[in-house]
Amino acid sequence: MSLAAPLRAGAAELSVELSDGQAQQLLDYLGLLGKWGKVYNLTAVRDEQEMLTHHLLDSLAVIGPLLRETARRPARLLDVGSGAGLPGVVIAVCCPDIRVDCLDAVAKKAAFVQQAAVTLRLPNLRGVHGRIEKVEDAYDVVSSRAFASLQDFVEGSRQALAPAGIWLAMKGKRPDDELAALRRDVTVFHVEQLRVPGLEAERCIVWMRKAAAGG
Ligand SMILES: C[S@@+](CC[C@H](N)C(=O)[O-])C[C@H]1O[C@@H](n2cnc3c(N)ncnc32)[C@H](O)[C@@H]1O
Repeated sequence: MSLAAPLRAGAAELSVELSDGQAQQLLDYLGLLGKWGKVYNLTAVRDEQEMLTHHLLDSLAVIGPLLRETARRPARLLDVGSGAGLPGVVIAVCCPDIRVDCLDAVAKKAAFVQQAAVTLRLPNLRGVHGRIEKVEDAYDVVSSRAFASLQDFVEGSRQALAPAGIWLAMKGKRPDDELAALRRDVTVFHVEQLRVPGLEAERCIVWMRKAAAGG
């Protein structure tokens, strides 16, 4: 079955405008995931339809909120523990003004994303091999999905976030325990509920920034 129609329908439901070229890039990315996912053990999800909802549409759900928070201005984003490039690759496809670095501690995963950047012709995407604790660049947005607890995520990536930058943590159900465990040097400014087309599970984004000194 062609995945083009359900992708279009899902994007429309999320109010994400996709050009024909972007829709094709997303489908080609799914193709790469399907082809190399098993060889490199990139993702546990193997069925194409499931990859569409669990990976593509799940990641597409953050595009509108991200464009709102960056006010559609050019930005640099670091996707931490990006694995096969989720959500980083989807962000790079949908937001050409955002330069996306997908970071992973496993070399073959970073290499897969780098190859995807070449194959999909995405000049704003890079696959970077390394550990977050060692990153020295400063990014406007630091994102993660299925990476770590909120406290471990912000603690590990604090030095990689520009002073006025924001953290975007993709989570399932509102993580009340993790929110309560956050230290006071972090401000949660929004817990945003998401609805992912075709996915019954609860999803949310936890938006955070560095707390003002003394806060
Ligand atoms: C569960 S996977 C999630 C992958 C992807 N974000 C997704 O949603 O499918 C977590 C990833 O984090 C990477 N990772 C773990 N610790 C890391 C660290 N300290 N720095 C960078 N990447 C790390 C792992 O190699 C793994 O690929």
